[in-house]
Formats: sequence, C-alpha cells, structure tokens
Amino acid sequence: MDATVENNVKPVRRSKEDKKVIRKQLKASHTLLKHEGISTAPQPTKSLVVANGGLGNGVSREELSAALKQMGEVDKLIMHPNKPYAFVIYRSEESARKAHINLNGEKLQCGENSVTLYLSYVDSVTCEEEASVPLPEGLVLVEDFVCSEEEALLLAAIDWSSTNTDVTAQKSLKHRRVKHYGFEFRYDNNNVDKDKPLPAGIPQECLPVLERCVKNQHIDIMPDQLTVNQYESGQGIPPHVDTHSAFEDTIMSLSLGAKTVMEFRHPDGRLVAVVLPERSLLVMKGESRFFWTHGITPRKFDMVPACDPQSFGDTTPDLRTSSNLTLSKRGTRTSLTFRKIRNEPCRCAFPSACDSQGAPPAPSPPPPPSLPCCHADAALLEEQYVHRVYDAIASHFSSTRHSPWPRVCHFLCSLPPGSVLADVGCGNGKYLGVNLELSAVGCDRSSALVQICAERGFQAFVSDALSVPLRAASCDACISIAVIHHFSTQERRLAAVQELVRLLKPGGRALIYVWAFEQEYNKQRSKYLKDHNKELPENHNPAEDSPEESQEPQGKSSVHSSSHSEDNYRTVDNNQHVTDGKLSVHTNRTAFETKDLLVPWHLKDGKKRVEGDSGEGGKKDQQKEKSKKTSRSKATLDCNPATSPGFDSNMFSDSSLDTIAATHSSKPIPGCDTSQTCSSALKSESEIIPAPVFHRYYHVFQQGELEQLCAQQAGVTVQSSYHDQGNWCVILEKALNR
Ligand SMILES: O=C(O)CCC(=O)C(=O)O
Ligand SMILES: [Fe+2]
Ligand SMILES: [Zn+2]
Repeated sequence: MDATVENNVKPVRRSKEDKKVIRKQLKASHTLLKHEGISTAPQPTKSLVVANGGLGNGVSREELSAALKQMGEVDKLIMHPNKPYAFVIYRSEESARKAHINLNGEKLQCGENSVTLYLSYVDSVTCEEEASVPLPEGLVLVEDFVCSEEEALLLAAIDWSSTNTDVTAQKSLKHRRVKHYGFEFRYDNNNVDKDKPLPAGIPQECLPVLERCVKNQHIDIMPDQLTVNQYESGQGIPPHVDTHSAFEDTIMSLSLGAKTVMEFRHPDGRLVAVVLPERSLLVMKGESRFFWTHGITPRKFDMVPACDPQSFGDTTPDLRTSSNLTLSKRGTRTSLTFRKIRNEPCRCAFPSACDSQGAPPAPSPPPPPSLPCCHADAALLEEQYVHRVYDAIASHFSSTRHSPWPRVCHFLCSLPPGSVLADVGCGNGKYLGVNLELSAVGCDRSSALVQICAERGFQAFVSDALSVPLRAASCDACISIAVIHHFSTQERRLAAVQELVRLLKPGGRALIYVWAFEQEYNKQRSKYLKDHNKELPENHNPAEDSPEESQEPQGKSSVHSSSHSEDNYRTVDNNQHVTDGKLSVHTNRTAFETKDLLVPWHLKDGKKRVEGDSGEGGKKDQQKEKSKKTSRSKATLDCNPATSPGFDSNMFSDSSLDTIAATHSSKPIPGCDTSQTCSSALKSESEIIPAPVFHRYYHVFQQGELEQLCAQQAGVTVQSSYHDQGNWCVILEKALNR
C-alpha cells in the first residue's frame, strides 16, 4: 500500500493536544509494561516501540514502514502477529528522535481506518531468529506451478454462468461456491455417487497441468474428479479430511487468482498454517491427506511473511512466531482440487480417521435446545445458554462494550448526587462510572464480568438478577440493561422486574432495556440491521454498543472425517419458523423471525486467554467513541485482523486498559458450538484457529410486552417507554406509599 506521511499523518497540533498526547503516550508505556513486559526508556535511543502500530491494530507493514522511513533510514521493523505495537530500529538516534517528534500522537491511515501512533524509546529490542515449522508429512507445495497465462486460461475454463447445474453439479454453499466435474462430491453424505458420473468430465484445459503433475511424479494415475471452489474475501472451508473411502491417496489443489492461508491440524494439536500463493500447487499425500485436517478460516485478511515467498523446502515459516509478517488482503481465490475416485475400501495406515476401517463419522452436533416448559428446564437453559456463555466470552464481550448508550447516561445523570444506584446485570460495568456523583454498585451473574468490573475499580458482586442480596427499598434507582431478555419464561421475566422493584425505595425509578423483536421502528432500521451491509460488524449487541464482528456463522469442522460445510444448528430461514419447539439460531443482522432464539457469538481472539496468555485488551476512548460513531463497532480486544477485519485500531487510546480477565473455559459447553473449532485446535497456541461460536438464548420483546410486564407489578407506574436502537425501554417508578 502506498502510504506517505504527507497523506497519512495529520500535521500541526496545539499545545493542549500536546499534553493529551503525552498523557496517552505514558498510558501506552504503562500498558506495554504491564501487559507485555516491555519497558520504555526515558532517554532517546535508536529503537522505538510504536504503540497502536501493530499488525493487531490492522496496520500493515507497508503502511507503517512508509511513514517511518520518512523520518530516516530504518534498520529493522519488527511486527509480531496480533500485537498492538511494532518496534522500529533506526540506523541513527537522530532518525529515531525525528520519528518521535513527528509521529508521536499522529494518525496513520490504514486502509479505511486510522490509528493514532504513540512512540516511546526502548533500550533494546529482542528479535528472535525466524522460525520455521515442518510441513505435515506428505505435504508438498510447488510454487509457480502454472504461469499467469495458464492461470487465466484455467479460470476462463470454469463457466460459473452455466444454468445447467446437472452437468457440473454447481452449488452455492454458505462460505463459497463449488462446481464438480467428473463426479459430484455430495456435502450431505460427504461422499460421491461412484456409479453416477457427471456428464462433464474434467475440462480439457486442465490436461496440460495434469500431465505435468504426472511427469513431475506428483501423481501416477490421472484424476477423474475435479472440485472447483471459489472463495470470495471473507470466505473459507471448515477443517476436514477428504473422505477416505471416496478418494485415493493423493489430492492436489491448484490455487488461482489470489493467495490464501490453509491451516493443517494434526489430531495431537499441532497446527501448521501454510500460505498458498496464487498459481501454486498443493499436493497432499499420506499423513497430510489422511490424518491432518485442512481448512481455510473465513476472513478478509491473512498474516503472511513480509518477504516474497522463498523456497522453504519441507518447512514453512512459523506464522505464529514470525516477526516479519504483513497483512495480506484476501481476493477471490479459485481452487481446483483434483482427486481420483476410489473403487476399493481405503486401507490407509490411519484407521482411527478412516471411514473404510470403521472410524465413526464426524460427531453429530448437539441437538438444539427447546423452549423450557418448567422452571427447572428454564434454569438449565439459562445456565447453559446464558450464564456459561457469558463466562466464556467475558473478555471478548467486554472489549466490545465500551460506549454507554446516551439515553441510559441521560437517566443516570438525571439522578441527584448521592443517589444509590444498583445496576443489575452490570456486565463489564460500563454504566457504573457514568455518573461519579452516584453511589453505584453492580451485580452480574457472570463472575468473569464481575472480575472485570473489579479490575476497573467498580463495586460489583456476583448475583442472579432474580435474587439480589441487597436490602429491599435500599436503592434510589436501578438499571437493567439488556438482561431481562435472557430469561426464558414469562414468569422469570416477571420475577426479574419484581426484584428490581423490590430494591427500589418508594419513589425510586428503574430503567429497563430489552432487545426488541421490531428492529425496524418508525421506518427506521436499527443500527443492528443497518450494519448488515458493512464489511465489519456482526456479533450483535442488543441494548449495547454497536456490534463488533464480521464473520458469517461458520460451518462445522471435523477432525476425523470430511464434512466440508454447513452449520450444525438450524438457522431460521424465511419460511421456517420454529416448528418442533426447538430454538433456532438467528442469523445475525437480519430481522427476527421468532421471539425465542439463539444468537451466535463468534469468539475472537479468546483462545489467547484460553491459553492463559494475558493478552492485550483494552477499550476505546469514550470521548473519541462519541465523535467517531462509524468505527465504534470495532472490538478492541479483537485485535486480530487476521480473524476479523473489524479490529479496533486504537489499542492504547483509552483510560481503562487494564480490564481483561483470563476467563475462558476451554471445556466444551452446550452453548458453544465446539464443532466449529476442534478440540485439537483449542490446544494450539495459534492465533489463527477458527473462532468457536457460542449461542446465547434471547427472548426478544414485542412492542408493548415490556410495559405489560411492568403493569403486572403492584405499586409501580410506567413513567415512560420508548424504542431506542432496536430495544424496548421503560422507566418505571415505585409508588411513594409502598
Ligand atoms: O480450496 C482448496 O484448496 C481446498 C478445497 C478442499 O479442501 C476440498 O474441496 O475438499
Ligand atoms: Fe479437502
Ligand atoms: Zn483411510
């Protein structure tokens, strides 16, 4: 990318801003020390740490390097995967000084986003030797296997416009489109109908390529089946092993049009990410074909080595530890996968993964839960699909919850100084610090979130919203923001309101927000829906900040068998409402079809905490948030642009960085679609494993429903009710004589 300081860096600033920059720079140094163990130096040196200038902030090497080079000759630029900072070593101290003066506190434009850089001197920078890892046994990558002309010819040979799908079995899958030649690979049974060859065999344009494969001894028999996969940016294929009984040993995949990163996982947890450049041929044989899964994580950027692909023989750069990485934007990639249909049962050396030798098929997904019919079922459902999920996603969730909603703030600021406030279901405590004149206490069912509150200096305790251990009539005000919609029966929702009322003093007021069934109100689509077409967001946020991630729900992955796609859970489609009492999974950013549903949460970067890595979390400057509405959906903790282009670019800009708790459980839980990751992947320390998807239960409220709920409480009046960004809200008041 072409970046210049003139273009990318804002010039002059005033002295008030100077002070702000210094403050933020100090904060950044403090965070670097606390979270990363990096101490900054008071005196100028040749080396600088550039906070917010990391790959984890979505800054590419080219962009940062262009800005840094304008200050002098750069000896080394070190960018670690996912980190929210970079190191630069200048040839001279003079250049480092110049960079410090001119770039500190300045904005760097990175694609559509900008980051504010904070630079501090460091005494030394340790740069480890570039590590490489062995490729899975039997895997060979041949770069430049076809030339550009051949590539164009092959791409032109695939006719996607054909309407006769019977000839080549063309399908649009959730995360890519596919076309089969020779035989159709069926994703329903993960096999081929061997006695039903397709009318169209492998296109003849492929023959010269296949002949070269034979000549170069990559294969010894000609393939008779071709699957063409086309992936747009952001798409991928779940980890899988191509069904043993369907295809012979060697499988070859030719990458055309754009590069990607394919992840190979061994059942023992090893993970090897391999960059597949455009025009390269990947040959999978033996262990790499039969035992390792291969898959492509759906994302819009990959982290790849900064230098041009070199021949690494039977190793590949370790993308997890390399300090020489850059971001590569994904383009449209078309792969041609050539396989030979197997006519005899497989007799490979990997019986545990071999369907011909009795290995069980991929574990079937857990059945979706049903709406509860009794109190015990309801409690269980909430335990599995609300409480455990929040505990597991707490730090990621918290990183997406930074901007208090204006009308909630308005309520809080309308309370007289000294008022006692209870925030029931306080989450990460983002409302506890809004009005410092209040005596505010929060509680939440998730101990992980309460821990985050504590780290942020807020008073909070673990409690169920149905029985808060505070004295009756002890609060001047209560808030319940995005909580009551998690109760799965009418009685429990009613009891939750009742508990708020119990806490209120006579004359006290409570503000309640719940997610609305109606996401379009007064002809206005809520932000949740509006963001649908944006590149960035997706995890939804009822009554909360704007959403923060971009993936479509991913297909399932399987370690030992081939299940190439499609979700485990049912999604609600246009015609299918809940038919059998089972809860359906909502498709994020679409209108609701049912009132009781499961909403996916795509965990980002959480595995770092699964692994006990302290990680680097943070949240944004709230002031800045207010003025920068367009980008506030980006998650600060989600600083991995490789898993999400919706990253927060200003890691070090906020006052409450020290908020992240190590809270994830790596155990599979019912609310988590663990089949979308794989157990072996969870053991890996890699940053680039597919994110597990959790499902949270919601009851979305129809217009009037919340008011009705409140009206059932004795001694309460609804002062006002309104619709706010896809939420129904009421302010209720407890009668003076209660
Ligand atoms: O896109 C690729 O290179 C791999 C496709 C694949 O694994 C498959 O279709 O089974
Ligand atoms: Fe495959
Ligand atoms: Zn086998």
